[in-house]
Amino acid sequence: EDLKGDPLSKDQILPIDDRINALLPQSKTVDDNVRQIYQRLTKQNQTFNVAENYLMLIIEANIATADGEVDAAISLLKQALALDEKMPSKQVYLPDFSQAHLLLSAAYAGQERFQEAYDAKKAYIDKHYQYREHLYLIRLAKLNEKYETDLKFKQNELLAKEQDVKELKLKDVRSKQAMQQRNLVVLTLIAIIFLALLFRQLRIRSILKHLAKTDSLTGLANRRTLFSVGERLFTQAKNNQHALAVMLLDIDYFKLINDEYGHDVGDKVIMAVVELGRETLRAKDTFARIGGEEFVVLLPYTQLKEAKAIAERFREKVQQFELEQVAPQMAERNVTISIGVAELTDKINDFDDLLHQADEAMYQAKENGRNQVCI
Ligand SMILES: Nc1nc2c(ncn2[C@@H]2O[C@H](COP(=O)(O)OP(=O)(O)OP(=O)(O)O)[C@@H](O)[C@H]2O)c(=O)[nH]1
Repeated sequence: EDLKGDPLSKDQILPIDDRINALLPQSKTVDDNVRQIYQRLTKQNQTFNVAENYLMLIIEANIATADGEVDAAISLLKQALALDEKMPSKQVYLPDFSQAHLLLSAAYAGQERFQEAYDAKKAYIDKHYQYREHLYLIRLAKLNEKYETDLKFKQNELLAKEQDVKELKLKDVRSKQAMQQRNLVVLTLIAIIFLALLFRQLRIRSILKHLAKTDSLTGLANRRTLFSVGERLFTQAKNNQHALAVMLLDIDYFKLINDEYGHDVGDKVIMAVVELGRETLRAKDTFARIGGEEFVVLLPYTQLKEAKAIAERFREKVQQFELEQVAPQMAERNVTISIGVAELTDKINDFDDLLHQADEAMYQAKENGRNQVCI
């Protein structure tokens, strides 16, 4: 079997007829059956190949030996061995064929031709040794082939595994990148939301701050802001010997407007007066609402004379204002204001004092018939 698939030789093993293969071992003990089969097979001699003829000669030698014709047997075995040259080289090593030497050796030994028996045995051993060596090489070659195949298979498996590992690593890197991007998006969103909330909070705080400082109807500074700004300006003016004037003004007969036209119209009149004040006053002045229709103006770096002139302009503007713009039903009416003006002097000790002075002047204006400026 090993020789059939011999990768070391290109020679083909010659096929052997099954009947010859079966008869060869039987011919060791010759009986009638062996003889009959042998006789039948000799009739087909022409069709046998060299290997089949080889074995037929061995079988015939066995029959001759059984018949006591040792010389004939020796001659037949020599004929068989002479066919070695025509045989595929590896096939002659096969035990079926090499046994011709053993049989020959036994025949010589029977005739006490020991040297020839020895030579024949030696030839057998040499052939058998070559046969074993050849088999060994064949098995080695097959093992090598199997090893190479296994190695290739394992290498392929390894490559496939490496590819898998690479793909897994790539997947891992991709999923990490995706996760990082997701985290970045989430963090950015959180930061945006946080900043939006912060800005909203800051805006609300600034609105609340503004509301806390201002009057809701007119948007002017409220009483609290007036006092805080007023006290600061007062201290600065006092310390630095700057001029500081204060105006306190009140809308005349405002109750009548409210009673006659309603509170809403009254509010509109208040806003109209405030607007006229804004037009008249300077950027550095602080205009505040301290009561329903009562206002205070702080005029820094302003002497009494200049303050009175400004108050006068304000009063005139209010007097000339056409109330029709506020409410059509007031077309025939007009509104006036009374203003008291005071300035910081050595006798005045605090902001309350200064305000009180302006209040007294305003009271004087009311007393004098309203729609006028008093100092
Ligand atoms: N429409 C409106 N009226 C207010 C507001 N605050 C106070 N008032 C009203 O303003 C009026 C003030 O009237 P008084 O203080 O008696 O004085 P007056 O009628 O203006 O008369 P004189 O000041 O003496 O000229 C009252 O009727 C208050 O109800 C407000 O915010 N809006």
